Parts: sequence; C-alpha cells; structure tokens
Amino acid sequence: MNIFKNLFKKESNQVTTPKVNLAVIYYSSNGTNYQLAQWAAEGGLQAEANVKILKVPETAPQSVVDSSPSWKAHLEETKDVPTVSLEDLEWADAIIFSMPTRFGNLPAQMKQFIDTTGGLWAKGKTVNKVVSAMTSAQNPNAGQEQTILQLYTSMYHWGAIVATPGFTDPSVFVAGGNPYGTSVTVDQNGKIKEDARDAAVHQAKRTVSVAKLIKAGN
Ligand SMILES: Cc1cc2nc3c(=O)[nH]c(=O)nc-3n(C[C@H](O)[C@H](O)[C@H](O)COP(=O)(O)O)c2cc1C
Repeated sequence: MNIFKNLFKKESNQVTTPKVNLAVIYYSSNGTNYQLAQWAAEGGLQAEANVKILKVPETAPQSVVDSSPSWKAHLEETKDVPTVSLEDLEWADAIIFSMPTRFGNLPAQMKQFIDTTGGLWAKGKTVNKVVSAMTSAQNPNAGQEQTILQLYTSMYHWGAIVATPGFTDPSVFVAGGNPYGTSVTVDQNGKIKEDARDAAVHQAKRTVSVAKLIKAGN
C-alpha cells in the first residue's frame, strides 16, 4: 500500500512544474514589435512565468536613425528598456523573439545579437531553450513567414525546441492565420492592421507551457 502511496506522490511532484523564465527579445524601429513583445509578455505573465522584455542593441548608423523621425522617437521612448545580455539567455527557459521583416529577412540588429551567442552555443547552453518568433511587415506577402523561418534556422543550430502556435487557437486565424508565429501587417503610419493581441498572448502562453514540460522533464 505504501508503495502505491509513494508512486502517487512521485506523480504529483511531476505535475507540480517549476516556474519558467521567459525572455521576450525584440528589435523594433517604429514600435510595432515592441507592441508585439508587450502582448507576448502579458501572455507569459498569464502563464505565471517570470518575464523580461529585452531589446537587442541598435546597430544602424546614427545618421540613418536621425533621418527617420519615427525611428529616432521610438529609440528615445524605449531607452529605458533593458538591453538583452548573454546572461539573460542563460536565465531564460523560454524565448519569444519579435522583429520586423527587412527585405524578406531578419533585421541585421537581431542577427547581430544571435551571432554573439556562439560562446553559449559551444558550452551547450542554448540546448532545449523553447523558442517561438513573431514578426511584422508592410505587406502580407512580402516576407513575414520567411523572416520567422530564418530565425528558426538559427534555432535549429542552437538545439532549441521551436514551439510554433500552429493553429492551436482561434486567435491565430483572427491575426491572419500564420502558424509559424504571430505576424502582423502595418499600414503607412505603422498602425497594425490585424487584431493580433490574443494571438501574441496565446503564442507566449503556449511557449511557456511547452517550456514547463521540458523543465519538469529535466
Ligand atoms: C530596410 C527595410 C526593409 C523592409 N523590408 C520589408 C519587406 O521585405 N517586406 C515588407 O512587407 N515590409 C518591409 N519593410 C517594412 C517593415 O517591415 C515595417 O516597417 C516593420 O514591420 C515595422 O516594424 P517596427 O515598427 O517594429 O519597426 C521594410 C522596412 C525597412 C526599413
């Protein structure tokens, strides 16, 4: 009888999962991906994760930033958002990346940050991070999926576990139906056209719940 009791106890322990650390890492020139990052952070908190919103460093020349009033203003508005560090990556069990589409690809700022992770990768510290990505673009068919998939290519090298939203929630359809990750289209004024809040929240919750399983398994 005691044996059964112990077995039951062990199962109960397995169900009590540890708290997950979620890093929402973004790059944004005009605020869209900062907004997506904030929605993802909301989802992480709803899933009871420890959450950090972190920006990647701006690498564009100051003269280029200065030539765009909205870009300049966004950097000023977000100057107090902490900049991501390699320690943040070590801390994170789960990571949501959010970045705009640039000529059908990742922005150089995000890629530059990812390319600083070779040391962590070499020590095996990127393995089993649960990751998911979001993006924005000015057109629905000019690189949204491609940008997310390019990010995931690096994640496969990390040994990360890519947790896509798939079609696991109605909010994915409302946001435009991108199963690879929430993606939004912005108009000329940078206003998001789709109602993507719930999709970003759902994506973060799903990412955290997969990370919980991985962490509990470890
Ligand atoms: C250099 C550059 C390249 C871009 N390339 C694309 C593109 O390939 N496809 C597209 O639809 N929009 C493209 N855009 C528009 C951006 O994706 C859009 O402004 C961005 O998603 C807004 O995100 P943010 O507010 O977070 O900066 C480009 C913008 C810039 C500045």
